[in-house]
Amino acid sequence: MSSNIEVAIKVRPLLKKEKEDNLNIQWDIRNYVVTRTSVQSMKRKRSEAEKFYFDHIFDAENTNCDVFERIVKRIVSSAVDGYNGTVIAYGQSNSGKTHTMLGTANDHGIIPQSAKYMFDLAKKLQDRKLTFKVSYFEIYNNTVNDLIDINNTNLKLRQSISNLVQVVSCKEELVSDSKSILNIIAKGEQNRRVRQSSMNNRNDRSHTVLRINIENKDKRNKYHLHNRFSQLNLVDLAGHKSLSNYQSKDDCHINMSLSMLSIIIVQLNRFSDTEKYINFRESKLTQCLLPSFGGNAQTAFICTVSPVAIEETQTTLWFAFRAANVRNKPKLNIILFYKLELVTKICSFHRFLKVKMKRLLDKLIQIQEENKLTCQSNPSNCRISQVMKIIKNNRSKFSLDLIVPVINEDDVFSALQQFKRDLEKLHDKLAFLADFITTNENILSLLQSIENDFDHLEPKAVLLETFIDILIKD
Ligand SMILES: Nc1ncnc2c1ncn2[C@@H]1O[C@H](COP(=O)(O)OP(=O)(O)OP(=O)(O)O)[C@@H](O)[C@H]1O
Repeated sequence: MSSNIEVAIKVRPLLKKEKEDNLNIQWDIRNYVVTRTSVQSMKRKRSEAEKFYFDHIFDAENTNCDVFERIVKRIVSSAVDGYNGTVIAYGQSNSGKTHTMLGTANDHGIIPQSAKYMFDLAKKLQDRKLTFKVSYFEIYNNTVNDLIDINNTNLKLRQSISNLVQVVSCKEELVSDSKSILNIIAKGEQNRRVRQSSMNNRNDRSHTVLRINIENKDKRNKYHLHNRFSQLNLVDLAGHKSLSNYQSKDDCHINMSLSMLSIIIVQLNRFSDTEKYINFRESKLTQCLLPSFGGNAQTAFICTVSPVAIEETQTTLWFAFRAANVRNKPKLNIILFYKLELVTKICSFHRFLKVKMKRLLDKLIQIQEENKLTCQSNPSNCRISQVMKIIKNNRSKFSLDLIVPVINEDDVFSALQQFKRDLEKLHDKLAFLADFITTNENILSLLQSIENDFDHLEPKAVLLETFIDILIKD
């Protein structure tokens, strides 16, 4: 399964000051098109650079709820199901990113709506136990700082075996309702302000990432086979500053990390899968969000624009246009540990069955050959019949109905042949499984069916083993 990164344009309404200053609206929004409206541009030949097509455009009349329903809800729902998800607010300074992510009392943002929806979903999933752990951090001057623990700064990034990028030692809080997530954000924002006032020249602009690690366990499954682990990132990027508005070194860092993001989007567009070499490590922002671009996450950019800005809005629209062409490959994240544990168990059981089956069949064939004549002349002397007698006299001990009601020699053979066929099918599935074990794809349904076979064959194997022992001893 592969899907394009979802991109939405969100145009904010004019601010009070902008209305008072009688600023001109520079962009016309109609259906799926954003077009330059300024007089200047009308005089020039309208070029493609001034006309942008998008699948999702939200105008000043739309609310955060509209954005959530159309773009974000699906990503949150998939994250709860076990797919990684990322939602990023991108745009110039003052274009409405924070308004989109956090919102107001009357227009709840993407974060509070996602948090509420996540717990609503969790309540409905009776068979599953969901655990949510939240971290909140910022990327400031290309360093990663914890926003929950104010003393935890300059954190390292590490790629995990499941290709997620972890922020080493970043504090994580276990949460059981949406209110706790909002409290974490409030605390984080307060810490950000404290850091700001304690550092000379630090401005309030940093990229913030709310990361929710979701563990989704199957309450009924003894092998934890259906456990999944996913990560949902809700990102509020710092705004791009035009060169003329540079105020400090911080602005330079912000622009550098945003430029890296743009470069990566361009590279992902330009190169084919085989040619692709993209250096995500150049900036902490791109490194941290690595699986979200061209990786295994479902990703959406909400690109916020101001209707009165020309150059900045155009930059954002170009970015959005390129991002919309990047393809990701979302896939289900089954927890590797449980998966390997189960496969090891099944494989060793399979080896055990194969050895036992071979011994049993060889012995039966040998006995059958040796006794052919004896059996024909005197059936009661037949070795297999003798063994059958022993087994029948110990019916309760062997719980014979587990194989088939064994009455005579033919039944033993047909039961064994059936068992052999079942075993061969299991063998095929195991070989198939070996191919998939490294790729993690389609593995869930295969493991489910193997687990069923496993449960089905295990008691039969125990019984057959007893049967073999009697045959061999005799
Ligand atoms: N949809 C909207 N409806 C009403 N007001 C909005 C809307 N979007 C943004 N605003 C207002 O626009 C101003 C700028 O918004 P916001 O702070 O979210 O921008 P930003 O892109 O996060 O800026 P920065 O990058 O500087 O942090 C705020 O006063 C906000 O209340």
